Amino acid sequence: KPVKELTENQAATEAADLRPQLIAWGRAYYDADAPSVEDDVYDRVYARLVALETAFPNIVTPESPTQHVGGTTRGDLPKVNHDIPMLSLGDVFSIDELKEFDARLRENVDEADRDFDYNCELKIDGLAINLHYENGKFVQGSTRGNGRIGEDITANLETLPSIPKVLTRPLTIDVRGECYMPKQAFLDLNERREAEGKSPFANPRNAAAGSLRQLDVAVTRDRKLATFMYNIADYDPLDTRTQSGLLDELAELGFSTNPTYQVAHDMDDVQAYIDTYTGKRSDLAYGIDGIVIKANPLPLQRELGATVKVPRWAIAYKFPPEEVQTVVRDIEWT
Ligand SMILES: NC(=O)c1c(N)nc(OC2CCCC2)nc1O[C@@H]1CCC[C@@H]1O
Repeated sequence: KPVKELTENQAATEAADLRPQLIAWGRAYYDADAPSVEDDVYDRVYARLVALETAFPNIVTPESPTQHVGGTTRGDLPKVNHDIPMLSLGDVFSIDELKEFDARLRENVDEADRDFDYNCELKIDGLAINLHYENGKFVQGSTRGNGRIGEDITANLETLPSIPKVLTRPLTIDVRGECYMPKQAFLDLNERREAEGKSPFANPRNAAAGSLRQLDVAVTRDRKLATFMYNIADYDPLDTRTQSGLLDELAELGFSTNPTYQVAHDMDDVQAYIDTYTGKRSDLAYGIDGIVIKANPLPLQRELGATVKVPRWAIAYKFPPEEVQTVVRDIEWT
């Protein structure tokens, strides 16, 4: 039933049913790198809980998954504190919802800044990482974890050719992005695992997570992991003042960035970008599960800030999950 037709009691009851399910699913997703449900099922149930709690704020409980950035860390790897939290993203599942996001966001921006551009980026289906540099030298790498505390995977990340050891400028910065396993590397790995009598990874994201969160660095080294970096914890040390310019500057510093980003002046441009990459999705060498649109001016991002777990200035438009079938279809079953 639509949320607005519910009484607060009905909403509270439905929300109380959804929370334990999401918590159980969330734990499987983050701790075992083996989700027990497809992402889109988790995302839809989570979106329903958010809708119920948004309509009836009194029903929110402290342990509700909406009050915590998903994910806990794994016992054996050392912990790393993220001074500036690593956020996740709000999700929408239709162009209409995307347009609602755009309209609401522009209402919350001062008249003078209201006609800002978006930057459109592919949503890489990998594992979010943080790379810490001191005076331009790579000193620590970590997973997002629950957003505030992640795991130290420095030694693992040092084996990735795409991660610069030394930057082109002696900056002290925290750069964030996605570590992913290319589709072909995923298929080859699963064929090898089946030949060795091991269980295959369900999808490239689980394979990347399982390959990265390793105590044995040699395992990571031969897994052909790659990265696309897309964010910085504090942009003051850089020259650029836009998201699109940030991606250019990260590339100049030596990072691997995804070249498909595009500035959009309005939602028609965003729709065109979504249509283009919905068509190209199965041809890409890496998995994507949607599109991310972000307010392009960095000062506006800072001004809008974030809620407990997601930025107000960005949203993820999620594709329906056809990717998994494509990858499975390509595997030789003979
Ligand atoms: N997966 C991605 O390709 C991606 C992206 N292109 N851009 C962002 O922007 C961040 C910046 C602040 C909050 C979201 N996040 C991404 O993925 C996030 C990381 C953690 C959860 C999402 O997967």
